[in-house]
Amino acid sequence: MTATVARGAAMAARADDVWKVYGSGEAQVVALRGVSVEFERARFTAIMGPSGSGKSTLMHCLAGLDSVTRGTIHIGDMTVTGLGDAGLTKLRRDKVGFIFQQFNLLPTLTAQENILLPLSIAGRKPDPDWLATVVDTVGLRDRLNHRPAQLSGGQQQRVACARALASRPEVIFADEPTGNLDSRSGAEVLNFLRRSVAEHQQTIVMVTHDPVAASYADRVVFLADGQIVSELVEPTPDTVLDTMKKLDGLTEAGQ
Ligand SMILES: Nc1ncnc2c1ncn2[C@@H]1O[C@H](COP(=O)(O)OP(=O)(O)OP(=O)(O)O)[C@@H](O)[C@H]1O
Repeated sequence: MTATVARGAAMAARADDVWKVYGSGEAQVVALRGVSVEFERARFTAIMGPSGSGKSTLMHCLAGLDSVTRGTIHIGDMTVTGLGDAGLTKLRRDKVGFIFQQFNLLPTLTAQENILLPLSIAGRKPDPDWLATVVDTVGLRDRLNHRPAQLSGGQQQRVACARALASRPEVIFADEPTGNLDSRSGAEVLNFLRRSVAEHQQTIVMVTHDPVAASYADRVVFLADGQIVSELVEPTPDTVLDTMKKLDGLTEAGQ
């Protein structure tokens, strides 16, 4: 199955017939088997699927963190496939933002310094108006001088969200961003991600195992055994859960 959106819509990211094979001989694992998927600008897409179905591999290939064995990746108007080290560094610096399950903040830096770090590394000056908007949207104004250890998990993840948004990247990739948070902090982070899509036209691609987290997205793409097997638009926790159950049934029947 090929997951597509309306023709002519502006694409923030695209995979065309992407294959990813790890290892060789008996140790060979085919993690992605001809995945074609498009991510429209200013939309929030969740990627779901059983453990080992290829979610992280797909996200890493899209973000230029891992190379593809075959096929093509685009981020905006940039062809990721075939980029050398310098091109990949530029892509990661200018076009993509990341949010990880473990927050990945630098412990010795304040919240503000963490938020500004990718821009400082890129030698770019922050846009003060945009930065103020981001800081206010994530509700961190009174925490900017705190270090990560002085912040709750939810606050640390909001710093990580602000860091990803600060450079206004083409796409933010979020890998289980609520995996380490209680449901209330998780909801805060998800609401914030939603607002960044609705109010600031950010594009977000999020890997999650959680049907409630996925229901914050505009669309859910389901992977099983390295292939896209289903898709939902305007998901609810119930429709996501139903689709997961059906896919579990199919996967078990196929084994
Ligand atoms: N570096 C690697 N070397 C070899 N095999 C790998 C490597 N990374 C992933 N794999 C394999 O590729 C397949 C897909 O892995 P991937 O991590 O993308 O799945 P996932 O859907 O993200 O799983 P999970 O939900 O458990 O995080 C798995 O069979 C995994 O063991």
